[in-house]
Amino acid sequence: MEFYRQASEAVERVLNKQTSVKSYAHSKRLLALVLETLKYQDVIKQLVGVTGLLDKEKKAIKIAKPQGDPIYLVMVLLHDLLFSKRQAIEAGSGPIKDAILRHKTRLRGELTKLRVKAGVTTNSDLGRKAESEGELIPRYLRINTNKIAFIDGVTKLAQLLGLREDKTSNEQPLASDAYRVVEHIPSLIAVHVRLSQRITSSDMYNSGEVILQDLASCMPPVVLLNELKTYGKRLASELDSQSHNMGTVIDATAAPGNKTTLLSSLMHNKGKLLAYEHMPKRFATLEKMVSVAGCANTQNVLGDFTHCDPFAHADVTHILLDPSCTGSGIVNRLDYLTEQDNDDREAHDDRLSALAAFQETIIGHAMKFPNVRRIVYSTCSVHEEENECVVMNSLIQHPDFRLASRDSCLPEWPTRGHSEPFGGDVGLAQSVIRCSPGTDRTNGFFVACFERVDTAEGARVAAAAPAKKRKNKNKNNKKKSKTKSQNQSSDV
Ligand SMILES: C[S@@+](CC[C@H](N)C(=O)[O-])C[C@H]1O[C@@H](n2cnc3c(N)ncnc32)[C@H](O)[C@@H]1O
Repeated sequence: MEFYRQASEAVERVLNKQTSVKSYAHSKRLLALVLETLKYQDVIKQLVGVTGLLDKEKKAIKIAKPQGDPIYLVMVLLHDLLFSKRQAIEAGSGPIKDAILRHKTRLRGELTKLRVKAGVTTNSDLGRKAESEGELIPRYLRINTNKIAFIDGVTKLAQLLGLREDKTSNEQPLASDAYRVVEHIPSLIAVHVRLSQRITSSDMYNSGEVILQDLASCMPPVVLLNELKTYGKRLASELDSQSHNMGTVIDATAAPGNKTTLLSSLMHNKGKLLAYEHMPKRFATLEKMVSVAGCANTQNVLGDFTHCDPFAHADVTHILLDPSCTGSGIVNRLDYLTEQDNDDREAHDDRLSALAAFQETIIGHAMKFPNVRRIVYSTCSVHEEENECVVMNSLIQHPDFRLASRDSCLPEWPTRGHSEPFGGDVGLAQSVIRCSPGTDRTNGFFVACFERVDTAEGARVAAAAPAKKRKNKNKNNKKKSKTKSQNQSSDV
């Protein structure tokens, strides 16, 4: 039982954010049990609740005297009884093991009921991933208007999968026979995550008519091309880039190409879109995606965006920057648990600093383009260091740019930035977008939009900047002194 005691202690400490899985699970076997228990924690807790196990076995638990909260020992034991390959608690005895075995039949019966209710056939489908994705975060898919008109695409998909339209708001759970048109983002619909496989094996997916793309990931292109709003009930054909005096658009960090292909379709496949990617393998993926999505207005460039000469691109007016980041906003990644490791705190801070320094560098480079009017910066990170702090430092270093106001950055989106890194300036915080997996039914994400200010205003900001600059100086210098570590980053 000692093994289970160690595992339960690790689960308890990880869930209470006192440690990371990595630092506590000393062996591979222990690590596997802890991670698997965490994965199934929601189902296990449901089973404990529905069987009333803790109440019914109070006496046995008292005798066992577990060190921490007994629920954690019960959780790891239940994991092995119900979800391990052998579906058995390992050798050894103890009052809690005996107590659980007394409820074995009922537990298995309730587990079957949960599987039926969730419409899945195996226990592994009931893991935390399926639970949180299916019930909290739907699968978002974009009708690619480069290939098919939105209405035609939705009708075709609905027929293909036998879906009805659900007109309730995005906060409501979505049934597996329904789709919902997503507010805020043009051509985006949400379906139940269980439909993913049917979608990815369909002709519509393989031909590029539908693209799987998270809600948050669609935001940067929409904000960048705010002038070309196509959302609401307006038809895409009413608008075109010429009437907005729009020049070349750059996607500076493009692979695998989700945002590039959305930019292309928001531009109605017209004008000029340059997509940079510096990693050859990822560039190949980008090329494939752009080709399948039918982006006729897109030119892919294999190379480092920060090495291109801004003055050779006087036609560029809009730049999208979605650089490498920690990826801490991506849900369903068990490795987020390892980020709470106190022993690793220094490495974590170094990594954050290095990424933030690179993020500021790439923003600074984009700001050198002589005619750029709008620059959107985004990350799939929830860390202020990669988000508001990077934006604030960039504003201080480049007073000829300011944050575009909330009016042009998805104003209806409710979750906005943190004001503290902006020195308490609520206006600045309101200008930027945050997405929170818990409340917004999408991955953790951040979007900010810079716009060029006129020279006179830029000069005024520059004069006011030094005080703020001093405040951020230490942090800034620390970042600059670190080496870049993009290989430790998330490029999704
Ligand atoms: C977060 S991912 C971009 C995801 C992409 N925007 C999408 O939505 O599909 C960042 C990408 O930028 C690339 N990258 C990082 N630094 C770069 C640079 N200096 N120049 C060009 N590409 C870069 C990475 O290799 C990676 O493929």
